Amino acid sequence: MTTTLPERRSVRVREIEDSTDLWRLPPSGDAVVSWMHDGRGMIGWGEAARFEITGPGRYERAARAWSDFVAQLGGDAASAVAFASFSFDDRGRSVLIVPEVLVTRRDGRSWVTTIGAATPSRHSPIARPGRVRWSDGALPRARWRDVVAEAVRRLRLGELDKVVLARDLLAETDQPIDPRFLLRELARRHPQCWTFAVDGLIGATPEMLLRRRGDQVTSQVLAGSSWSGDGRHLLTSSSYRDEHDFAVESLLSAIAPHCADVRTCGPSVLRLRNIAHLATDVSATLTTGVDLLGLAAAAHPTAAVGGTPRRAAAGLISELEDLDRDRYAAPVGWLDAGGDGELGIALRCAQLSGSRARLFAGCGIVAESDPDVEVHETDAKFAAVREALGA
Ligand SMILES: C=C(O[C@H]1C=CC=C(C(=O)O)[C@@H]1O)C(=O)O
Repeated sequence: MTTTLPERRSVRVREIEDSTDLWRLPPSGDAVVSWMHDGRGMIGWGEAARFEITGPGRYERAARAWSDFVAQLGGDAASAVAFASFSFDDRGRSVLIVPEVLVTRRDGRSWVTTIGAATPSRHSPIARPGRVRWSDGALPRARWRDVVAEAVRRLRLGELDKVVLARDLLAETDQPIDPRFLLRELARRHPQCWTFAVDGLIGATPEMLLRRRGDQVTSQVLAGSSWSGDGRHLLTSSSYRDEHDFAVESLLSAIAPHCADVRTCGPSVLRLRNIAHLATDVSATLTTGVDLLGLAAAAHPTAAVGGTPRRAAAGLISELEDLDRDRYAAPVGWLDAGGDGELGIALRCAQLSGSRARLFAGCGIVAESDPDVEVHETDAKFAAVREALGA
């Protein structure tokens, strides 16, 4: 694990004039972190602390790093927040960032929290990326269709019930991509989603994996999608309902040992700009002392991004997908000093690197799936970042 801690750790909080265009506040696109939903949430910059974790036990090790940091802050810790982005599996790098400056906007009021020295830096205007050139990622579109067809064949043999397969798409722009530009465009187009940024992974996810407030846990499971029409047919399709139910079941069985009074409501249809999903709301009361990251360790990957049974799906993904998922499809969000926080699933996102972006999109596949339909579904999911980048 690599760790960077600040020299001085005094924490200051002050109310500032409320601004609806928070994206203008970071002085540059460097080290921007974000978690915004319908104009509310947090955006930060600078790094008061950074923790990078690779290998097994990433949630437990991240929880330890965060609680050690909180202990160092002492009484000041109450307003500190860590932004977290986990790797899909043990092989990748997970990141926790405590921003030096954090702007929180809630109920039409804004506050700025500063940790450490927070040296002021010159403000650069938000730059547009210019023309975008697109190219294939790990697999060309047609080849990925064949991979889905092979997965369908294996599902029909009864090897497993559901698998989620993903593909990537590469963008190259004239100018370096300013994360503030992409975040602003995503937030404008997708107010129902959580617009996130952690260490260059930027997206607008519709899926809340786990939210913890005291002993209350909530989640909204999404699985089963339609890119055309209003999505109402999803409710009456047995294969979409199955695809959805596997995802709900996987979340419920993961949280069950830690919770009582588990309630579900759904499925209903969640209509987004480019796509509609089946959605089930879950709420529960925690009965064990498990923290948010402990719950995430149990829940990830749900069958919204992995499959059923989980182990067989992981095997088929690594056999067929030919993709390094990195931090795509893994928990992303924030934690506070008291153990509360929100973790979404990093979907509808791209990893930025200078003037390049790598976009990710995946689909749940069941025995009845049609590979051509699944390919179109990934196109609809790419559209979130694609349209924002080309704005
Ligand atoms: C894996 C993705 O979406 C998941 C979440 C919602 C609906 C999904 C589906 O219908 O396949 C996926 O399970 C993605 O957006 O890359």
